Amino acid sequence: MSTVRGVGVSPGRAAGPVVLVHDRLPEPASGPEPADLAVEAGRIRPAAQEVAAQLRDRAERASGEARAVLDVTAAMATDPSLLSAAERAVTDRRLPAARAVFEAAAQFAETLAAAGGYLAERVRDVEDVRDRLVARLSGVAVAGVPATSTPSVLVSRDLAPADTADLDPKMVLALVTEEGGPTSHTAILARSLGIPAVVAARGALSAEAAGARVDGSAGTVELVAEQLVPEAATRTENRWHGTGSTSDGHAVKLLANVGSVTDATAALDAGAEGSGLFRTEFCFLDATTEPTEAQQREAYAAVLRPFAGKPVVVRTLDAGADKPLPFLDVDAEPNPALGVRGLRVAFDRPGLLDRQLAAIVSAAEDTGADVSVMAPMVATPAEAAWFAERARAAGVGRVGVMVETPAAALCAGELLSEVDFASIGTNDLAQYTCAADRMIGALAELNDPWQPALLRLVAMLGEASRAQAAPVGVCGEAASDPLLAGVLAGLGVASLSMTAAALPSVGAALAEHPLKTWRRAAEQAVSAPGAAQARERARAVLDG
Ligand SMILES: C=C(OP(=O)(O)O)C(=O)O
Ligand SMILES: [Mg+2]
Repeated sequence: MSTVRGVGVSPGRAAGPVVLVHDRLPEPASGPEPADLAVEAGRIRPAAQEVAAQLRDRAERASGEARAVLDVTAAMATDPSLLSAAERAVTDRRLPAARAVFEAAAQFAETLAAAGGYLAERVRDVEDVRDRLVARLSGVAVAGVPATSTPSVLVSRDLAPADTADLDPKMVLALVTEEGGPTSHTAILARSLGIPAVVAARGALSAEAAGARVDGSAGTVELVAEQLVPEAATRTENRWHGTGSTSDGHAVKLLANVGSVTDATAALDAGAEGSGLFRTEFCFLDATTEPTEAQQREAYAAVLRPFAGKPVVVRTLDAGADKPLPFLDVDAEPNPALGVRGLRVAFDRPGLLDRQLAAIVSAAEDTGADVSVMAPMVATPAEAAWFAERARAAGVGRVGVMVETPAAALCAGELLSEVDFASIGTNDLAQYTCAADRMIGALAELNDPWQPALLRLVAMLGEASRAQAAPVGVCGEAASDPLLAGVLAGLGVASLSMTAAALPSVGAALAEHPLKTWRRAAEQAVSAPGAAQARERARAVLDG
């Protein structure tokens, strides 16, 4: 017997026989050169349409988060920039269509990976679309989850979100992946399906076990040589009626994080009350020169338009050496996470910030969305004041800052006296609190948002929010964990913004308990010795 540790992303214990999920088609060959390049390039769009239609068809038969994820994957299959890049690879580089798609997707995935955080975790979605397209263009079947006749524990390197969305919770007792992070679609879907899951469980595949006991709360997987009798976790049904509140009516706005029109549509379809984070840098990841004010106005208006009458928090460009925007010409740095990034980029380029603020104000007027604007990576109250002055001069009505550095959290009161609101970016706040690069899988546990040190900083912000009567929200991926979302509310957070797919399960979980129970769960979590224990203690309070 051996025990593998990973990160528990969907709570519950289950045991049963192991089914290994084998991955990936082999890389398509770069030859032979197609006889007719135009005909070969012309095969790509119809294949993409078929893949998208299949995914949409599955989306229609699914519900809730599974539906939202399948819709996003379907949209990705027909992404115009991906398809044009693949067509160009056929016509310019004389590659067969399957190889061209493979290479175009690799480039797309590289851009997302370089952007880091939530975007980097979308890489698996791109690879899934790539595999489906390559399989169709090569006339072979897509690899995936094998059909099983006994309820089993699935163990895989990583699982495509579209495959996860299709899992039958009656047949899948638990899910274990060697890769993947707590914010991947796979994790989000496992939570929504109520399937206990552990990600980043290195060594789970190579153990070649016949049975496994999985603890999705503690993040452990016990691998054994014998096939175990299936034991399922008890599950709760998701019920959410569209307005975020605890069971005793304490309102917590449930919002979606967006970066594109597709995200905006998915957000509203999933019932978001607005957006707590519009990542504007996503509009310009490929731009080689600074987009003009008019171009920015148009790009922002397209994302804001579906939110007419609803609140949207627009974040100014969050770029730096780890999230490169080619037009910014930021120097390479030895330690990009600690470098010139976020608002710091604007200190030397105030004109860049002013042009963006003007474009955001115009886009808000064009669309009727109720827009607030916040700055990323603020460290001091003086930086907050500098930003607030420029934003107000540009005509922004509500100005905020992100709290992503421990320095900002420690000066929460002073920070909030400069601005109207703050939004906690738990993805970065976690990495800076534990000094653990969020891009490094081996440090996933230190980046677990259940780390009590991180929760203590959130508690300080909750107190400052009450004292200053200025709302504090969370827009990091911590908000998408249904149990943690309630704990954050218990710590005094007024809004939670997350990936759209997580909204139904977060909404349902929040509404299961009154605020005083969430407060007790939060007290227990904050005083725990580690992340796993914080999660267990909070769960124990709720289980009564
Ligand atoms: C929301 C956040 O910003 P990003 O993930 O874009 O860095 C965060 O750091 O939590
Ligand atoms: Mg951040």
